[in-house]
Amino acid sequence: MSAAEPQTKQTTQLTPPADATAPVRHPEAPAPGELLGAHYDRCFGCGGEQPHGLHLEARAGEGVRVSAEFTVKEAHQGAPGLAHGGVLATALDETLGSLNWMLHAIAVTGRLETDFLRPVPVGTVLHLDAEVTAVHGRKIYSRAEGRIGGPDGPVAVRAQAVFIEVKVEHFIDNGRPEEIRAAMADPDQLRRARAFEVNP
Ligand SMILES: CCCCCCCC/C=C\CCCCCCCC(=O)SCCNC(=O)CCNC(=O)[C@H](O)C(C)(C)COP(=O)(O)OP(=O)(O)OC[C@H]1O[C@@H](n2cnc3c(N)ncnc32)[C@H](O)[C@@H]1OP(=O)(O)O
Repeated sequence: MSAAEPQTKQTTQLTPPADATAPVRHPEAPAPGELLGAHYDRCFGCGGEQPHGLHLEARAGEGVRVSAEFTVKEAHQGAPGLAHGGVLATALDETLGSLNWMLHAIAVTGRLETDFLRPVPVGTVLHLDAEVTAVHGRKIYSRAEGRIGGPDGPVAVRAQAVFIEVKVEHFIDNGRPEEIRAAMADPDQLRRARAFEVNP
């Protein structure tokens, strides 16, 4: 970034403002323990139909929380035998994104800050936990962590994020037309999009 480039106010905005409110679990949110499934079956993070993807599986938690598991595979390496940091950030991003199911809101990542605390070898199961901490207008504040060696093992990665609520038109207006056409022709996809959009 050049010195002349203006700093946007977003660069420091991971802390909720004083008038932010506590998140509210949607009354029709999936029950704790329920598998959330993919929000889009071609998604790089969670899609079962995406051969190159992470195939991350998330489950509803209590309150506005989710848990997820991701197994680091050979295709996810950065250094020999170790997970690529960007892939780990993707796993955190996807887990945080799946909090949408608990709020029945469609939100996209605005800001994601990641700490990498321990190397994560190929073959590791990353145990992820995420929660919404606050809501302010369209801004959804959240945090996540990923543990290795079991759900109670040491924290290897963690993140803080701000997601921004959007309408379904965000995707329809911006996505490549061929994928949008296919998604709109798929009744299951439309049902999932509606389930996210309807607020109490
Ligand atoms: C039937 C067909 C369709 C099917 C649909 C399928 C359903 C899918 C369901 C669920 C999908 C979930 C997918 C999860 C996947 C995992 C998560 C990802 O990886 S998402 C991809 C990466 N993220 C992006 O691509 C965002 C790109 N950015 C944008 O598009 C815009 O910048 C956007 C929408 C984020 C904001 O733009 P604005 O014009 O709408 O809104 P402004 O006015 O700029 O911001 C609103 C508020 O948010 C704050 N804000 C905006 N950006 C921020 C930032 N980076 N950090 C902090 N705050 C930010 C602003 O300061 C403002 O706050 P103040 O209301 O003034 O208090």
